[in-house]
Amino acid sequence: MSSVFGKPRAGSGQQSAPLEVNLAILGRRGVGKSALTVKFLTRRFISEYDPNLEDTYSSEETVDHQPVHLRVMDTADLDTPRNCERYLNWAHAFLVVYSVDSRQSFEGSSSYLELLALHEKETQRSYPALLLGNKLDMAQYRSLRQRAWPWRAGSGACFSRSLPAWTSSTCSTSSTRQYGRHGGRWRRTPWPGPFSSPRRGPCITRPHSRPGTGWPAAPSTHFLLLA
Ligand SMILES: Nc1nc2c(ncn2[C@@H]2O[C@H](COP(=O)(O)OP(=O)(O)OP(=O)(O)O)[C@@H](O)[C@H]2O)c(=O)[nH]1
Repeated sequence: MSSVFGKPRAGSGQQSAPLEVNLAILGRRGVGKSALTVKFLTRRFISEYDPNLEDTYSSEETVDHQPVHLRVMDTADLDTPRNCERYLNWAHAFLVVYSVDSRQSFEGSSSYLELLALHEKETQRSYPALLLGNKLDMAQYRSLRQRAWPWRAGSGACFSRSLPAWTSSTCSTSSTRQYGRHGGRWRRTPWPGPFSSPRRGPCITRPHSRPGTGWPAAPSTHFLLLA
């Protein structure tokens, strides 16, 4: 028996057995969760798909030379988290998405982050989570006030857990930026970041694990990049 992102998994004694990782993509309607999922699966931006479909997709990936069986749940909540147990009890990690051209979607992401914080409290576990601002190609439609969000948010509930945050564009390939925490303050670091790869598949790093659990010391030590 060994642990996969902190959850016990049987029969993983063999070196070749892939890690199994369940990732739930959360966020308000229209932020681009389905587009991100489709792009991750097909490596392309596809504008026509069923946006209301909530489904789970599988992908075999190689991360740090290790096979990973990744399952991605593209959730379809309305404007607030609903029937959350379906993904809370299933996922090992969470990607909370907002759209950089929608202040409402950014503010809505805090309800998901609060939900995850409550979930961690109730289960006495910590879960890797990442906040991702999508539609970076629409950044010109931000208001001046909106441009200050990532820094404003640094002192707010959204980032109270040292949550790693990224911005991306699903429909272009070159505009991904990392908002990393440096010396207790948030600042933008340019892409390519430390986890860049030509293919931009999911990058999962585990620099610090709690001894014996395979679980990270802090949520910010896990990064998953799908865009
Ligand atoms: N400009 C731009 N449009 C995007 C991007 N990503 C997604 N979209 C568009 O945004 C719209 C909503 O995308 P979806 O992927 O359906 O969003 P969703 O979060 O899955 O929405 P629900 O399924 O309703 O929860 C679609 O018209 C997409 O084509 C992006 O990076 N840039």
